[in-house]
Amino acid sequence: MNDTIAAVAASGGPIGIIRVSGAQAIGAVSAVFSPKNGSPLAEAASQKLVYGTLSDKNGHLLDACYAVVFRAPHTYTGEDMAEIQCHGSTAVLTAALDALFAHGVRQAEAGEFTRRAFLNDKMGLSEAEAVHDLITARTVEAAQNAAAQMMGAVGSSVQQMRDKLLGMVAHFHAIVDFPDEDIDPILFDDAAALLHQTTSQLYRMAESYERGRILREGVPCVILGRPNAGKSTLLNTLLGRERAIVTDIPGTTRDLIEENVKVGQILLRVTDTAGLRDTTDPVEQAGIDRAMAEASASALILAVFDGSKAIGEEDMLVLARSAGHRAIAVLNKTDLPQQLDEELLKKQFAHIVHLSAKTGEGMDRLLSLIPRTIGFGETAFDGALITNARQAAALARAAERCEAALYAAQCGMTPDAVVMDAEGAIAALGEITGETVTESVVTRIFSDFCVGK
Ligand SMILES: Nc1nc2c(c(=O)[nH]1)N(C=O)[C@@H](CNc1ccc(C(=O)N[C@@H](CCC(=O)O)C(=O)O)cc1)CN2
Ligand SMILES: Nc1nc2c(ncn2[C@@H]2O[C@H](COP(=O)(O)OP(=O)(O)OP(=O)(O)O)[C@@H](O)[C@H]2O)c(=O)[nH]1
Ligand SMILES: [Mg+2]
Repeated sequence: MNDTIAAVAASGGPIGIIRVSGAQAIGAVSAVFSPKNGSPLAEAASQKLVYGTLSDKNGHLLDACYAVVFRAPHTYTGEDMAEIQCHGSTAVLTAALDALFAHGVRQAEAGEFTRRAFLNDKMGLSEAEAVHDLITARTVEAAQNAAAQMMGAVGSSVQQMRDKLLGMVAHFHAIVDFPDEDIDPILFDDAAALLHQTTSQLYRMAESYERGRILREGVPCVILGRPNAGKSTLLNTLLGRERAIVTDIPGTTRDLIEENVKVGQILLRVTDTAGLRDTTDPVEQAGIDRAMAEASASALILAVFDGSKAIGEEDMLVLARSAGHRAIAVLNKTDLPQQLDEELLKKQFAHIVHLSAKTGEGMDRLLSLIPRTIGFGETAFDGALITNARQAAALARAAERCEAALYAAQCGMTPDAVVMDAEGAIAALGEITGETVTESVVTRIFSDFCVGK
């Protein structure tokens, strides 16, 4: 735990960063970095960039760059830290790391800096998990939600609920310890009120994960339809560029074409697919098999129909595949004379969008329908949406135990019954803040992080 760790924290750009944490951090970086101003880096002020030269493990010049020291305890990890901010090539960064390794520093493991920050009480577990979300955020909305959680949006409300439950349990313990005294009925009433309010807040938070997951991961969405229906044209129009090949030859698309597109506040992970039909061409069949499998894995199907043609056998494959799935019917080619009998589609689809993928007419309605269809209306990204499966599961468990405690309190059961369930809820909440989490869970959480974080 107290050894000194180092890792590349930024690379691949013009500037690279090596961060170092632990008792030897400042000494090790001082040993490989000579400030131009002549006074040793080890004596520099905390958080102030110092310009100088960086040497490799043989003392040869490697870079002219910055270094900075951060003195404990007011640092990210709570330990002494230092950084080298040098040029970003792998060559420079690797040689600089090697130089540090020659001074008693070892390579950091994935998430080890943030793990230390957690173990040194610099942040709670939900805040640490939000750091990871922020690094991997794919939309600005996801980043904003993660930033708010990194600043304690989840942790502090969970902490508050946990503290109130702890206070309540302490009261009940007092009674359990003095069984001869009469129990004040007000105590049960107060407990019931608290448990009622906490239960509904916990269920609300747990249920927000459904939308939070969409915020973090985006929505897998597949475009299905008969050959030539205009699927690839739709993909291109969604993206605003000619990504997929479009021709008037049925069977143009074979492989899956996956792209991301922002629709409203969400990331749509769209896949264009081979047109569905009976075929003897083994290559085309392989594409159709992939399209079918992709449909199973998607959260939304855009079922594209060619409005200029009557419904045919090939469309039946699309209807069958979309049945029971969250889907929007796209009646395409509205710029051409219409032949398709819409009544057939109305039986199966709650939403039918008239579209010309070619001209873009109707696109606005499709775009506004997509978030609503997947149950993601306008939302604030203030950290209230739970984006983490582990937290959601712990919240749901806490909610159930809290509800059981509420039932016990309302039925006037023995105080022990209330206490037992409330303590279960308290433990579940502690898993979110990190107060009652097992070492193996902590290890798993941080091993998902990148090296250097
Ligand atoms: N160069 C660089 N950029 C970086 C980081 C870094 O480590 N290095 N970060 C790393 O993740 C992020 C910034 N996060 C940080 C969070 C806390 C502290 C910190 O020192 N906290 C002290 C208080 C410092 C003060 O008040 O001035 C503390 O909590 O006690 C530093 C960075 C993003 N940018
Ligand atoms: N008039 C008109 N033509 C369209 C429209 N959308 C697509 N097309 C035309 O329909 C033909 C097929 O379009 P694609 O987008 O390649 O159709 P697809 O569904 O991807 O076809 P496959 O890849 O073969 O399954 C092309 O000639 C397109 O220009 C539309 O809205 N209006
Ligand atoms: Mg196509």
